[in-house]
Amino acid sequence: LGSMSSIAVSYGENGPVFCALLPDGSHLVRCFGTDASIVYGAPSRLPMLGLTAGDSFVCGLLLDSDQPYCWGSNFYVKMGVPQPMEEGVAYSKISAGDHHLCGLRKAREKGMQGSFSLIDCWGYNMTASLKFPGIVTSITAGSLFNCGLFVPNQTAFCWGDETGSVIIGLTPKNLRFGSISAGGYHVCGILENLRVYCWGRSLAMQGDVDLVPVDPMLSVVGGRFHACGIKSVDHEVVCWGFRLQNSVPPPKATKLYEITAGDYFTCGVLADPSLAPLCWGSGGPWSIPMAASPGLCNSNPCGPGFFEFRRVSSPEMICKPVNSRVCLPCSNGCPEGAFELFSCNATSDRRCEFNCSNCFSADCSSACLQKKIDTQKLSSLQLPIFVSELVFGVVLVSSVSIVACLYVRYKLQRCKCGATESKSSKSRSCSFHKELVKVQPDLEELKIRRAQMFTYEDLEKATGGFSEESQVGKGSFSCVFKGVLKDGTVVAVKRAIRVSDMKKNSKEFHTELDLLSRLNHAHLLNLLGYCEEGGERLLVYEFMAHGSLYQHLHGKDLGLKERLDWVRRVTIAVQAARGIEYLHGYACPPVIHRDIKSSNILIDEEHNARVADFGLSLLGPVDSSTPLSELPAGTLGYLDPEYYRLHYLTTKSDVYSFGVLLLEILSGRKAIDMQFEEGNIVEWAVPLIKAGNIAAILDPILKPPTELEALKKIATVACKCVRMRGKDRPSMEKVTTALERALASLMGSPCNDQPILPTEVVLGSNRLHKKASQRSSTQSYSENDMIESEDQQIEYRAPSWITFPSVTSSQRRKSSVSEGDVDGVKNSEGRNLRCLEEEIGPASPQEELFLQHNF
Ligand SMILES: Nc1ncnc2c1ncn2[C@@H]1O[C@H](COP(=O)(O)OP(=O)(O)OP(=O)(O)O)[C@@H](O)[C@H]1O
Repeated sequence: LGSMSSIAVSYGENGPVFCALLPDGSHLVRCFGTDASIVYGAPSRLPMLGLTAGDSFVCGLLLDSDQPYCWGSNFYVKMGVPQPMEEGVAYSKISAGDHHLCGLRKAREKGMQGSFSLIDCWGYNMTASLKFPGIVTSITAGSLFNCGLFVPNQTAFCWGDETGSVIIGLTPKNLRFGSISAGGYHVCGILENLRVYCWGRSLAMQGDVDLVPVDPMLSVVGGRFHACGIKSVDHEVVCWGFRLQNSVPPPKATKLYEITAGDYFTCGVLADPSLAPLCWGSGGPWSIPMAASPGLCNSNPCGPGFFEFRRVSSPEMICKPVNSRVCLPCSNGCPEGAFELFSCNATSDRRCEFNCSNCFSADCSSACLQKKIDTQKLSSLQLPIFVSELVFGVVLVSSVSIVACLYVRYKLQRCKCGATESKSSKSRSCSFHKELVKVQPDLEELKIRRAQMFTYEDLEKATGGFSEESQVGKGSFSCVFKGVLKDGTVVAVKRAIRVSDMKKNSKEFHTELDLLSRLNHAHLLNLLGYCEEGGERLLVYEFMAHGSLYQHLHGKDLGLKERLDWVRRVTIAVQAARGIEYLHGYACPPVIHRDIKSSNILIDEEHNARVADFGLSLLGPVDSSTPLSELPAGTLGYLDPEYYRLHYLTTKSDVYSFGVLLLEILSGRKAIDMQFEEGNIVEWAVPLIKAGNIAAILDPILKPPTELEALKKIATVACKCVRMRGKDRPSMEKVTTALERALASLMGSPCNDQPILPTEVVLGSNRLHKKASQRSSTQSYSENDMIESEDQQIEYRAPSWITFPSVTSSQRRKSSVSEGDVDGVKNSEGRNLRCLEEEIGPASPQEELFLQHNF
């Protein structure tokens, strides 16, 4: 609601969110709140000029292109840049109502003639391009309407839905406004004499109603049925209109620079060096750990009555475009009993001070008392501050030196993977083992449950001194060796490469160690043990006799590829899908693998697939204050574009990678293979599959099966997995079911609905055990499904022994359970009654068009 600002708040059924531009010159946006689609969907790398928000969405005006860019989950305002009304237009202002967005075209843009202004709107009942006779300087949006201000006469005009608010009929024709701001069903504006004038319906509502204040105001904003303004005399905030019971009152004796309103709450930026946001009212996010820009960047010099804001505590400029600045309105007058110490000038607001020797008012007494306390505090704190600064300095210098010494010693070690790592190097690493222990997390803390601890010597012996002959593979951060333990167990030993980025290496090692020791599924690679000595980090796994799926599909040995017939390929796909499904749905908390690819699907002695390599897996955000801190990681060609571009990470990112894997299995092509004209497997295969030309994508090395229909179904599933938007992709549960059925039909099962489950693939997961046994029983499908959905609920509710900070894990969980998943759970009862094509329906033509446009 309201006008474009440096801060915006969204509201709606997913909860409130506060978004702000950072005050560091980056123009980047950060959001905090409970609506995961806004918090995680916020573009972390797109600089913006201003923000506006509505019901479950936020939009920003892109700094580089002057186009709006929206994100969130509003049905009518889609994610991305809205479809342009005309090619090449640019916008100077945007404003969002409940379910719509409007943009004021920049003057001198194409299509602007004479003294007309063009405003484009998108969303519920609003999509149109409108022409207004006159120059419009600003726009603001209410629930279902919009208003603007004409120059030079400063009169307001409104358009949109009249029924709810009577805004258009009540708009004052002769009043001149400095600025206006719309709320749910009303508009308030600041007149030339700084008094506020409001019109519309909501402020006349019955209930707890405050009258419009008479104080001169600098700015005003509107909520659903209330309005707030910043008083010109002291920058303090005052609110009026309807208040929900038990809502937090506006802050007292607190100066604010900028305010913005959601439906029943309002937020502002503190007028102190912290620039911290502050919210009041009902339901808002109250604790917002960031600094927010106090206003919009302006390319014109600050006019009379404004001062240029400069951040004293920080050298960074707030505005990136050259010669642009944040202009804030000067305060007006001084409180009673105070005198003007400095008047408002180009770079600072006017300052008032009370004459403490001659106090008459309560304000004066409290201000003078505060001043006295501050002075006393300062002098009494000076000595302890000096002493603690000294101590802190000494401690800091010594700890930095110790860490630097350790780091240099570590760097001096050889960065090598092979066997030639000499004993001396090992003993050297072990010699500072004790020192390292001090700075590394205690392994006990990692709650390792099952994995056995090995000594370096054990593993060195097992692998023949990490000999070249025993090396079976190499990844980005590790080399893998085949080894035989003392008891004869054949193992794979993964030895972390001793790289300079020890921190990253260590993080990946501990992630994998921590995860694998918690997970248990027949199609996940089992961790047997680990070793961490000095700089050495080793993981011990079951040995997978047939290597990776990548080696089979793309290795030099063509015979391997040929032997991987259609049934084997689809069985591997089903098994890998089950492993991932377990990670998403049954591991508690859910795990996002983040690096699903053919080299991470390993094949054991019985040709069963195991999902491996949890080095990049995520359980939840690293810390609640940086929900987007995880930069996209993974492997090119498999990386979910939504995650890559927007850092929006959910279980659907794995679904995307799995879709690429399915295409790889069907076609025998690599995810990215530049020897072909179209090197990207998704770009190449999806149009062919959509055109019904399945034969064109099948691996030419194998004869097409008689049951071509089964492969067609898998290809269709793959297409759905690689959809641009995560929420349009099926969940892994649905993918698994689809693949099971395709496998059944490929194997010539008489009943297509009855999945054939090779016995070895149902080990390891209770749910899968139950599912298989239930399906083989004489129960009807609907009964089975009810039991299955009960199983799911029970497993979801099962207590987890892993505890995470509740806010962050629930946020991550919320973000992971996207619409598709939720639907899947809701509809699970009737699921088998419909065929899969219905279950995973295509995106609507509208959405497809939108996606084509936006990506
Ligand atoms: N348990 C195992 N048994 C047999 N071979 C294995 C095992 N684990 C890994 N390998 C082999 O070692 C290779 C390297 O594995 P690793 O997990 O280190 O890296 P990656 O997944 O291929 O690459 P990256 O680390 O860059 O993602 C695998 O592709 C596989 O061929």
